[in-house]
Amino acid sequence: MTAPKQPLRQQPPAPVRLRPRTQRGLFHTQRLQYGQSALGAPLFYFPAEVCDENTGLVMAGTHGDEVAAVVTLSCALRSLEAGLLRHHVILAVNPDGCQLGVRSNARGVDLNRNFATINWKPDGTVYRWNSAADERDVYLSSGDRPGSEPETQALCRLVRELNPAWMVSIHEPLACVEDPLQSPLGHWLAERIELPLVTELGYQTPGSFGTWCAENEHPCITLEFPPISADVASEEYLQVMTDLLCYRP
Ligand SMILES: C[C@H](N)C(=O)N[C@H](CCC(=O)O)C(=O)O
Ligand SMILES: N[C@H](CCC[C@H](N)C(=O)O)C(=O)O
Ligand SMILES: [Zn+2]
Repeated sequence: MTAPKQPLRQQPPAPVRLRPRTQRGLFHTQRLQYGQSALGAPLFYFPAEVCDENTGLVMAGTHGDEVAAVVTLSCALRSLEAGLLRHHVILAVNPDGCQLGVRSNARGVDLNRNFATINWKPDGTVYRWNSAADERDVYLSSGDRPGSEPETQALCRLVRELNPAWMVSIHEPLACVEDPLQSPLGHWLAERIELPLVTELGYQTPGSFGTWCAENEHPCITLEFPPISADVASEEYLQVMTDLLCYRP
C-alpha cells in the first residue's frame, strides 16, 4: 500500500556549509580589475563562479569608514567552498577611502552623492560624524560634475557590462534593509539578518547609487548594518552573508 500524498511544503534552504576556519585566511576565487581609483589603486571585483539569469552583485566599502561590512563580506567570500559563489562581489568600491579611513574618496568626494542622476547636486553633502552626532554637519564634495569620479565611472561601466539581476549595496550604521521594490530578496535578507525592511531611509541622497540604479532599471537593495564592530559582524553575520553569496530565488 502506498502512503497518501502529502502537499509539498516549501522548506527554507539549508544554510551553506562553510570552510573550516583554518582555510579561511586566503581567497579561493578569481579576482579581476575593473578600473583604477583616484590614487591609482586597482578596483577589484570577484566574479561569480556560477552564472545564470539570477546572478547578482554584492558590494561594500563605498564609504571607506564603514569597515564592518567590508570585513564581513570578505570573510564570507573566503569562507565559501569552491564552486558555490553565485554572485559577483566588490569588497571596496572606494579603496582609497578604506585606506585613509574616510567616508569620501581621496579627492574628498562622497561617492554615494556623485552618480550621474537627474537629482545630482553640485553643492556638496553633509554626513554625521558618528552615531552619537545628532546632525549631519560634516561637509563633503559631491564632485565637480555628475559621475566625475573614477570610482563611480568604473562601477557604472561594470554594472552595464555584467547587467546583474539585482544588487545589494552594504553600508552602516542605520540598521535596516532598504528595498524600494520590496522584492523577495529584500524580504529574505531582512528576515535572515533580523533588521527592519523599509522602502526609504528618510533623508535625501541625491546622486546616490540606489538612485542611479532606479533610473537605469537595476534593482538595488541597500543593506545598512547596525553600528557594529568588524569583529562582532564577522561572527553574527557570517552565515547570512555566505547564504546571500549563494542565494537562489
Ligand atoms: C554615521 C556614519 N558616519 C554615516 O554618516 N553613515 C551614513 C548614513 C548615516 C547618516 O548619514 O546619518 C552612511 O551610511 O552613508
Ligand atoms: N546611508 C547611505 C545610503 C544611501 C541610500 C541608498 N538608497 C542609495 O541610494 O544608495 C548614504 O547615506 O549614502
Ligand atoms: Zn555608507
